[in-house]
Amino acid sequence: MFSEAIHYKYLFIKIFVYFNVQLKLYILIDLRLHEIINIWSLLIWGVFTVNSSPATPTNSNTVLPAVDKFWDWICNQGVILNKSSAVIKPGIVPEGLGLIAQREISRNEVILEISNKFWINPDLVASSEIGNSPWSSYLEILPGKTYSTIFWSEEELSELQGTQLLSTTLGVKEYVHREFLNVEQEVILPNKHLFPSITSDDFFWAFGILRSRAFSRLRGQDLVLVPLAGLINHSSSITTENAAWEIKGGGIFSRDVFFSLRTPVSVKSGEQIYIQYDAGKSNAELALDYGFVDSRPDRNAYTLTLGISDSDPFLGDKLDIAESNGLVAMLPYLRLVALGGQDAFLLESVFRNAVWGHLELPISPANEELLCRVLRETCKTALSKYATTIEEDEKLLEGGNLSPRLAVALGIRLAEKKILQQIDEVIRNRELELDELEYYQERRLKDLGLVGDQEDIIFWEPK
Ligand SMILES: C[S@@+](CC[C@H](N)C(=O)[O-])C[C@H]1O[C@@H](n2cnc3c(N)ncnc32)[C@H](O)[C@@H]1O
Repeated sequence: MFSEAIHYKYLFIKIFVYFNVQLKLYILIDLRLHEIINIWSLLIWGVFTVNSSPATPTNSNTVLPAVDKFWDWICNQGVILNKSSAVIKPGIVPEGLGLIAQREISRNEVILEISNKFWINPDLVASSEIGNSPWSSYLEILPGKTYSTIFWSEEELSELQGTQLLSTTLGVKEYVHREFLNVEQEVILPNKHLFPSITSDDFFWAFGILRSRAFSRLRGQDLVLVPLAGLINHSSSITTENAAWEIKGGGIFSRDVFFSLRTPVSVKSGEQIYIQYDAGKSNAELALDYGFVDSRPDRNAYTLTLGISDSDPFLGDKLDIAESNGLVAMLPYLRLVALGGQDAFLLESVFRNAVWGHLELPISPANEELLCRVLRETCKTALSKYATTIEEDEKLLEGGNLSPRLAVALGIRLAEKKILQQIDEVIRNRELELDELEYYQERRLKDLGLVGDQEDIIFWEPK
């Protein structure tokens, strides 16, 4: 019975992988490759260990005792070695719970170090019993819902009409629901005695908690929840790019590994400590994972997906070239996609090693013109899908008094539209310069020394 329980819990962890393979053929207009989303829904374990769906703490009267209990657990278990000299303490803040400085802390000072004995990771889940857990006081302070767009109502989601965030959110919801149905069929229903009351809502809760609280890419780990450290909130005023946390230890003489968190700026006693969450995440990703957006404009992004048509006679060659060049640069890729007619000779195998280099510069007027037209049409189509205009959104913003979710929706849709408009403008200007650009044939003639000083082509008269 015991080993059976472990087996099924492990299965849960294994089953929840969200892997966006399509990303391979995505070209990002801001040239920032978005992280492939790889989610292990480890925390479904939390649903079992607290033995019921978690309650949503709504006011400080209900939250405070739970936070006090959690803090006692942290100190009694030795998660923090010395309670009286602790640099931080959990507290209630505008973002929910957060970490409060207990004394003045200087920039880059370590505020906590937590041994891997206290991390919640797949190993811990696999080796623990379903039911009561030493971690239950941590699980009890987790909110019953996160602010992620996956928990928005239909009416709230309608504010995201036309946005990429809306399609991502619906895709993720569908994915989580489908996974739940699989797990329900394969694990929950055949083992009702172990999992009497796991619902789709519980599953979504686990997914939302992991997306908003797990640290990823820890050394040798997939996703890990670190009690206490997971209470740190984000601030857009923290601009340092360096990660505020690192893994220490695990050397020859010590098997213990620590999660170490620093404050990126100095903090006065009683103030909240903030970090910057993953600088590589766009605002849409922040909204999906955490339910807020950052005011910094470099968080705004739009992903243009320009694939190679199935009916393209050069599909195989183009895919081959694109894949072997990693797809990081946008213009060479677009020139490749648009390659055809008289330029198709560049796809021949003798050019295979050099073709990417050629694609970095304009190939021919026809190729460059097609590329511009496709990009502008893509922008126009995308812009026509939003329910509101930039001006209408700006007016709403000026009016203020927005609910937090409407503010997120407005921030996302306004930024997406502005990016699309900017791309369209840049390409329109490029279209005006097409006659002045230098193309492949001219470069080739120059390389061969066949162009004179006045840019005139030199012909030899055969003797
Ligand atoms: C890692 S948890 C931090 C602890 C969290 N405040 C709590 O009460 O459990 C991340 C969540 O905190 C909240 N949060 C963090 N930074 C925020 C910010 N700058 N604005 C709004 N909410 C924030 C969001 O709900 C986010 O999903």
